[in-house]
Amino acid sequence: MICWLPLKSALREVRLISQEIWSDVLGYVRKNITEVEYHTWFAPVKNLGVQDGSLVLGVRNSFAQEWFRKNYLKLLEDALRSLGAQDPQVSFQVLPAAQDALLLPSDPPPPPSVPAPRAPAPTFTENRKVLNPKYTFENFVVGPNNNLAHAAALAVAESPGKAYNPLFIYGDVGLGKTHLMHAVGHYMLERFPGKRVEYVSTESFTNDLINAIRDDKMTQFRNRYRSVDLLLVDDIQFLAGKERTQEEFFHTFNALYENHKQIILSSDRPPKDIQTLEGRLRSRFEWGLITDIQSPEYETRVAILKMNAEHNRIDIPQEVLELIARQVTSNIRELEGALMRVVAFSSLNNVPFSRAVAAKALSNVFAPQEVKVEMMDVLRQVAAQFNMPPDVIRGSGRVREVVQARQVAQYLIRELTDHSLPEIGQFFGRDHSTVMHAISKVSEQMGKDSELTSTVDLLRRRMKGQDDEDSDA
Ligand SMILES: Nc1ncnc2c1ncn2[C@@H]1O[C@H](COP(=O)(O)OP(=O)(O)OP(=O)(O)O)[C@@H](O)[C@H]1O
Repeated sequence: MICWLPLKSALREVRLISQEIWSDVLGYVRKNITEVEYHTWFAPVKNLGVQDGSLVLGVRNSFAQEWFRKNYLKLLEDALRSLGAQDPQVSFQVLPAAQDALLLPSDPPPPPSVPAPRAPAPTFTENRKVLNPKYTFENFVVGPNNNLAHAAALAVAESPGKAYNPLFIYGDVGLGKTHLMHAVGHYMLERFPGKRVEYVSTESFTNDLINAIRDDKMTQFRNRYRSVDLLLVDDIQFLAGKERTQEEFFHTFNALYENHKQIILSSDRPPKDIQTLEGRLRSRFEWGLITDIQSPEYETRVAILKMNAEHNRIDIPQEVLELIARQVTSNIRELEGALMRVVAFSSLNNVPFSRAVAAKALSNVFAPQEVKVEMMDVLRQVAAQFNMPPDVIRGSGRVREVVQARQVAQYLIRELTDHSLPEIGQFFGRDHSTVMHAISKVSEQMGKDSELTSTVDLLRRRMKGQDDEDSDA
């Protein structure tokens, strides 16, 4: 019988396992089965996210569900293990849209010889226009690394065709160039819904041109690109060496410019460094404003992670975000990927967020980092374990459970950090003799109370990132 998990709640957690993790799982799977098997079985699978530590995959029908359980469960578990899941769990769910699929559980498997057809190459009528809804000004964190580009984009959005034309934004990969371009597009469409905004990568522009020449549709091509109010062209450095595309782009540029239509270009380098770019194009690119985006500094990285976590409704402690921000320094796309990796890791292993968990989740991808335990880490973990808010533990309450949690926290802080007794005392608003008393009290109780001993052990392992040995986690 098919077990229908509440799809809505599964979908709510979709964000918890990023596409990046799912792509890694697929990458692993692909290396271990034939291409035909891969296309037949894995290409149609939907990643529904993580629920209660289990990766939920949507399959087309009950037959596929059975087939996966029998044939691919172990492979998927191995894939997750290779990504750091200690006790990987995978479940399969039949997608409602395929509920009435014709295959019955007793049907033979579909012939494995036909790989899924590749999607046809997009034509110039359908391959863009879609702005990423996430790439708005509201979702853009402004820092010293990007404030000029941001201000210029905002000025252009407010007075298109007038402020700076063209606006040329350059910077390394994954630093927000595309985001800013789309933000201008959204802004303009919100204020003037009738305006035409086109976003296109240079590669798509080139392909459109090739298709238009091949299909004898140059007039449509020109009408399309020359009738827009805002043209956003990404990765313009790829014009280098493409003479015919440069020629066509030159005319597109002129037509728009003369009609006071706004053009925004992005590139990984300034116009002067784009080799084999015709002089007349280069000089046009320099007519407006050239602005760059640099790698974000630490505070901006933390702010970006915080915003991302809030958007995805992930409740993750600040110190974990700080650890990620220290680990990933140059590229915001990677920074976002790292956050999702940590979220997926803790959800797959069913362990609460901590700096140690985050360091472990990232250790496969980034150089491992020595995690220094902080007092706040210990307090949070103790609070989670004793099921009470950190502030209560630090407060003045004298209820027995609270006092015990407080003493355990002080005991572990003394053991796992370099802080002195007065410093620990200060953290708890008490003096050093209280901390000394707490430490000897916990040591003494541990001799008699095995439950307390195993709780302290468990917390100690978590702090040190050794929770894989922890069977109760
Ligand atoms: N300042 C920022 N605030 C919030 N998110 C940002 C910021 N800058 C970049 N991002 C996010 O980082 C990711 C990468 O950004 P984007 O795709 O715009 O980079 P890019 O510079 O265009 O990279 P590429 O050169 O590879 O195309 C996106 O998810 C984007 O939303």
